[in-house]
Amino acid sequence: MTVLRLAMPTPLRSLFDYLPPAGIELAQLQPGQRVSATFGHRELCGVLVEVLENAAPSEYEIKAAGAILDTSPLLTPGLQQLCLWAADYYQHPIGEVMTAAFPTRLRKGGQHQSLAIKAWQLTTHGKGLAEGALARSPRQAEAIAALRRDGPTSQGDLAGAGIKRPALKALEDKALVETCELNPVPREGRARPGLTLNQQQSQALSAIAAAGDNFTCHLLEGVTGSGKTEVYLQMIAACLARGKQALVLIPEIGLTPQTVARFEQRFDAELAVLHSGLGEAQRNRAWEAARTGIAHIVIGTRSAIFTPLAQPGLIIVDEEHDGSFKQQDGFRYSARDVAVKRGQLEACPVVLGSATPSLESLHNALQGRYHHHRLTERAGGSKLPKLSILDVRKQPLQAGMSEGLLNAVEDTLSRGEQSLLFLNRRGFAPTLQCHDCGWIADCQHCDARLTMHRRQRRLRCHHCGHNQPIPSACPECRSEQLLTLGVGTEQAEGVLREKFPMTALYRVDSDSMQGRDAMQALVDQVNGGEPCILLGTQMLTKGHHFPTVTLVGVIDMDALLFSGDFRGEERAAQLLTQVAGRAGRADRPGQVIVQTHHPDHPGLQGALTKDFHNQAIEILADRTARSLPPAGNMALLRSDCTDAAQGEQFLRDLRLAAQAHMPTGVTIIGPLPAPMQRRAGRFRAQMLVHGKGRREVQQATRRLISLAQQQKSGRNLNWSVDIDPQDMF
Ligand SMILES: Nc1ncnc2c1ncn2[C@@H]1O[C@H](COP(=O)(O)OP(=O)(O)OP(=O)(O)O)[C@@H](O)[C@H]1O
Ligand SMILES: [Zn+2]
Repeated sequence: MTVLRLAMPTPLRSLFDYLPPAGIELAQLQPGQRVSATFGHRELCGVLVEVLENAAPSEYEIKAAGAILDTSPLLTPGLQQLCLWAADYYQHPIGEVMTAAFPTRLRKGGQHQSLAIKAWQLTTHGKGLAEGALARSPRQAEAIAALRRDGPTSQGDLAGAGIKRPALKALEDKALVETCELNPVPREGRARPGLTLNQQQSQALSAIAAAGDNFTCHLLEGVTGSGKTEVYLQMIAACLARGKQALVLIPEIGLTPQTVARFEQRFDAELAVLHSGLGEAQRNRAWEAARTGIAHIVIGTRSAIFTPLAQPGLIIVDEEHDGSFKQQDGFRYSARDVAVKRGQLEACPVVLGSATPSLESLHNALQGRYHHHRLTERAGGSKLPKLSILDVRKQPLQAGMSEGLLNAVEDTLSRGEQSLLFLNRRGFAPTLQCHDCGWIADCQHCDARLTMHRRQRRLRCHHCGHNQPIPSACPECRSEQLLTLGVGTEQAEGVLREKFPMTALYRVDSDSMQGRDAMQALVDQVNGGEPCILLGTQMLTKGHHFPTVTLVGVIDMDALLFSGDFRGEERAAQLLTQVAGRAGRADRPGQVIVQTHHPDHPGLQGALTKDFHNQAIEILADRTARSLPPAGNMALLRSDCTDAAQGEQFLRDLRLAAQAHMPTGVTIIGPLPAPMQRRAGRFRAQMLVHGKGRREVQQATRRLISLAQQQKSGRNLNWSVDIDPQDMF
């Protein structure tokens, strides 16, 4: 008998067998089609993974599927394989992985809409119409003549030629014309001329071009402003010339409107842009354009890595070190790592680019697994900025800023230039405390303090979203002596406005940058070139090109220096390099001032004496010595539930049950409470699987998952698996 093996959108880690729907022939079935089927008591939309033609009869009753929803598969074979791989590698339920590859509407079983446009054509009767038959209706005669001349024509084109709907409607009533659909014809994508590349850029370009239509993986490590984007643009031009599509992943589209604009300017081609801000119809259209090959270039954030492509020819991951490429909940995948696998499965080159590559990618490049191309100088002749440390110990500070820093801002402004001040904390102050009794405003749902937002007059939890009014007196002792501790962007903004009342000041954080076009408006204003001050969080560090910024100030470096995570040092070096890299990108030289209470901190001294590459090599040596990623491998099992003890007990039971079957070389650490144990009212615990070899860690994790599925203590709690975890929180 014939059995359909379906991936169903359920949290169960298996495929499910169904009989073909009644009346369906074998020839109509193809993997990648969506199929509706009853699951439990619900009708779900699954994806056909395999057709088993001569399956042995099962001892269980197999139900028939409801309907085949697509006449041909919507997922390309390459993408189906990619999903299967990802479900296996990340040990995540296959149904959830497969359905993640579709836009929401299709995921829910909605009808597939093609890009075909509504058009009109002559009916047989219309074709046979005698000349002069419509002499008394000149508009209708004109419409007939146009359709006779041009064949089926879109409604838009007809309207453009002055042929209006009423004439067409009248002809339709006479059965002389009828509506039809026109599929868009892929046009040729072209690049406009680019810049003349320097030697390092052209070496990188030709090495990647030499790969042609084969899988190779390249790390393009180029200092900030070295012209990596120019290399991408020219690689894409070559890809389009081969008649192939390029997929470009970038961290956050809303934050870097300039990137998309640069692509639009360079190419005379169809661009499909995919990001979370799109409406459903726009998303469907972009997805469909990518899938059918109408779009030459697909630009998107993390989830765009699962967009089907008709003719994949190149995959680029820009700012490949960026944390946003890792999905932190549900299906926890790394879009960067999935991109490399996709290149392998679909035989196309993959380019990972960054000024501050992740140690994972650097390790692969140094081991010879990736081709390594370095751009060590800024393009266009500007120099990398000079870094200096400002020791703020014993110095008076205003909203965290020393006199030295404020003077430097003033000097910069008086030269007609712009300053960028980086403070990675939004709100007014991260802590509110009672001066008389020591009470601290904590979140009632999390192990976290509430951040004071003065303008909104609220205390907010940045972890669960809880918020409440700012109390006028201490809830414990009724004292009115409430003090804020620490500084956020809102507070620094106040001081800067007072100091520089005549200067434009832009605060850039997730509170101030609401709405889709906020960042674009900011970029336009800043690039007007007037002297100004930019003050903001991480949002300001990502890939922006502000040519008139010459001073970068890091207000609180100490917040970056001390981190409990083993990746803390790497992240601090990346962030500092990226923010510093915003200075002096055009003809005027840049300087970077880093405020700290710990001027001798090795991480900071490293940044002064070495470039990111050499710092990274040192950090890598340390990781290797400790068998930490990328030299070792990790998986994290997490539990969360409303009872603190229950989660830990579940993990402990699991560990006990698994102990005897662990592959050699794998250690289990924990269970331990998560660094933030209580979040949004739930208690979180975790257990780390650590080992040198990837295969052993995978195997151990697989074992733990299968035990977890049987474990009684796991029934009333949530547990999840994170392969290659990025954050230990
Ligand atoms: N070959 C070249 N000749 C002249 N100017 C160039 C060349 N390549 C790039 N540039 C210019 O140098 C500037 C920085 O380039 P680009 O933004 O591509 O750098 P990047 O490496 O992507 O930067 P970052 O990683 O800091 O975001 C841009 O203004 C770009 O137009
Ligand atoms: Zn909270």
